[in-house]
Amino acid sequence: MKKIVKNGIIVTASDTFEADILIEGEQISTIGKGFLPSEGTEIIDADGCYVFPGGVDPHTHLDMPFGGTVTKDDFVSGTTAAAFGGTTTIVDFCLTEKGKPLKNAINTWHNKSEGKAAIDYSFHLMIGEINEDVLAELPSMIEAEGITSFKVFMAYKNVFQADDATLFQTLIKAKELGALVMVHAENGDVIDYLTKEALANGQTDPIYHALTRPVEAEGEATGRACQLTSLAGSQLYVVHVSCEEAVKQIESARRAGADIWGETCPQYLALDQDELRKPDFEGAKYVWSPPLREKKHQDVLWNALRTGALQTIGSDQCSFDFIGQKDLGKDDFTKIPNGGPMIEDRMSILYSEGVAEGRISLNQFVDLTSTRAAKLFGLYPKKGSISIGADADLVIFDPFAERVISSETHQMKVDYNAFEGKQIKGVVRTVLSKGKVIIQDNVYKGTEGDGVFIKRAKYGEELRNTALERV
Ligand SMILES: NC(=O)NCCC(=O)O
Ligand SMILES: [Zn+2]
Ligand SMILES: [Zn+2]
Repeated sequence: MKKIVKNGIIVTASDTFEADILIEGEQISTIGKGFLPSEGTEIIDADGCYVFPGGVDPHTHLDMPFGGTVTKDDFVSGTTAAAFGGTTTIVDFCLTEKGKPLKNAINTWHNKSEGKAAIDYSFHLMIGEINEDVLAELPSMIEAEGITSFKVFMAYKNVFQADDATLFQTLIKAKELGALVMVHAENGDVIDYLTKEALANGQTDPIYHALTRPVEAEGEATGRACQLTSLAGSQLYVVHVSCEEAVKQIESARRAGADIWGETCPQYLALDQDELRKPDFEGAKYVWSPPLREKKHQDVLWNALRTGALQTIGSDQCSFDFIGQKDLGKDDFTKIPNGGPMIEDRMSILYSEGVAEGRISLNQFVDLTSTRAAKLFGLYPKKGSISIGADADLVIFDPFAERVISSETHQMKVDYNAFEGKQIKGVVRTVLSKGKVIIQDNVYKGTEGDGVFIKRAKYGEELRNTALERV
């Protein structure tokens, strides 16, 4: 079945132009003007709208056990919500357990996701330790499983935290195998000391989550990860950068020629630390790690996105209900499950606060929310691109319409939205995933299991649809 997306303004990471898109099956077959539709061709009118490549969210935690509970949104609700927001591919974090084969973890994540997702997905693999067994298994993660990014936590002491030797060896191995190493960069030991001290002083409210995770702890860990990357001659991606201290480290490492990339998230761009001071334990809704920062850091992050010091926007989707999950930490902020819902509004916040407010250009918006992540994580040009042979993952976006964010209307299962009541400029009209309309005017038209697991290319390599490879 053929489809033509007509009359829209196509926006890619580099260009903005008026053209129509011919879709044959799951892929874009031609981009141009004046197509004569053959009988049965479906016309999708994008008049007055932008046409973006579907969003690529490089940072999600769906159906993930954490903090004594499990994230509220799973691969059904999480990927459906992502689609409503214009995201058509996610890369989720697969947690591993020390002493157990990596393959077990991969199987667990396949069982959580197979047949459930609304959009295509892949996994990053957490590395918690390096030993003979892990080293022996890593090549098959790349070659057989198509998992070409490894994640090391420098925080969450006694839970996920790995030591510097583990990070360094992961960097060396990743360089050899063609993988990108990701870090959660906060100094977990310092945070552990500060949290124990706060609790001993009776400081149990949500705001102490932020006050015990200072910017210096993020800046130090980011700098350390950058130095270890340079020493290993490897490549690094710093997730959820929240503050000036971390941006400076990434910027200076990049200026020195290091292969280092940085991501920030909508929450750090548009919310600040005062949210954690809300009464009646409401502050718990805003507990992320790294924490929300003082407002002045928002300008630094926007500048970093505009100037290229940071290159991607992840949602860090990790949702927990306010009632029944966040309240595990009612008397002790260290027991509040860390994270929040963001998969659905990631692109909306970036468009409304970024493009509509004149902070970033339209093309930068596409690069930040889609194309760059696709390139870094071995999905491009199958994903993140409007080009011949790419998957027909498209978002038809009305820049003049407005909407209000609310947990009453959002698609995520979680019982609150961190942006409750926020007026947003720009509305997703239609979303196509692999040529199929899955969202039309806020109605889900897809089917559970439309989304499949994507084996990704190695770091620095491209992923093309096989039909094009044959040409
Ligand atoms: N960020 C956060 O608070 N929760 C999700 C887990 C992580 O990314 O550290
Ligand atoms: Zn993290
Ligand atoms: Zn995360």
